[in-house]
Amino acid sequence: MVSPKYHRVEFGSTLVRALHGPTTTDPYEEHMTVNTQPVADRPDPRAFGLPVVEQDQIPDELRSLVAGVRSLVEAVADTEADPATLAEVDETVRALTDRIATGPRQVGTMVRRTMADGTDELGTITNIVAGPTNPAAPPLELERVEGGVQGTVTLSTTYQGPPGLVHGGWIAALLDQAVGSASGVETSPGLTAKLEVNYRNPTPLFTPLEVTGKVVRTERRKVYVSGWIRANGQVTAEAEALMIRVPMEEG
Ligand SMILES: CCCCCCCCCC(=O)SCCNC(=O)CCNC(=O)[C@H](O)C(C)(C)COP(=O)(O)OP(=O)(O)OC[C@H]1O[C@@H](n2cnc3c(N)ncnc32)[C@H](O)[C@@H]1OP(=O)(O)O
Repeated sequence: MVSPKYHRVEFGSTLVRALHGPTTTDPYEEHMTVNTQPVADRPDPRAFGLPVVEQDQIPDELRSLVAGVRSLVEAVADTEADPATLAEVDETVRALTDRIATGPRQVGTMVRRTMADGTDELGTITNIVAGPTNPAAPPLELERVEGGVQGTVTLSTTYQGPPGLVHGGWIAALLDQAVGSASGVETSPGLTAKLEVNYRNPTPLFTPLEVTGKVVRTERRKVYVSGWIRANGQVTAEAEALMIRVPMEEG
């Protein structure tokens, strides 16, 4: 059985089993350890009730729609159109919403993404930072680098906090994703227990942001990870995170 505490997590043991699968071995040795077991070799989350969509099963039409809606959101956020035009567009958008509202996907639906180096990563398909079907996600696509992951993203005014700058909460969200993904690919999936963000310089909108997460050390289920956001080569924010790997079944 998994730790009873994990029943606080939505889907409780189902999520744990989906991420890790049943096992009779304890991977959390008393020494520093890295789990290099590829995601592809892990049990299929479908066996535990969580659907898995392969990234290439997402129709091009849906990817295009997601990008279009993202543009729509940006246009709405910044529009100064006249009220008559706004009313007309509002009506059209509502009609379109009714047309595609086929009922929600199952909460917890996963997508399996293959990084450029061949590393497979499972994440929720609507993940707010990286989910490929979520128009509210920037999205941030991370690739494997030595010790972790890295990706580049450019944010528009829908991520604005102070004038011309990225909202601090979103900076934390980008870093959380990077440290979580780094921990997931370098060890095994877990949850963020602690995330300390140091905002060193303003993070600009409309500028490519390099987002990095790297595992520093692993101690039993604890994974210590560092993260950085850089704009024009300058660190704008850095993070120190503690990820707790989801416990395996004990048998
Ligand atoms: C996979 C694909 C990539 C996806 C990337 C996604 C990135 C996004 C990541 C997130 O946003 S996660 C969502 C935000 N985080 C949460 O919702 C977590 C909420 N907290 C919890 O569910 C639990 O508190 C937690 C899982 C973090 C820990 O609970 P456990 O019951 O599993 O831990 P336990 O009490 O058994 O402690 C295990 C070890 O961790 C340590 N620990 C646990 N929580 C800690 C904490 N908060 N601070 C410091 N140490 C902590 C604890 O002391 C102990 O250390 P030792 O091994 O040395 O004894």
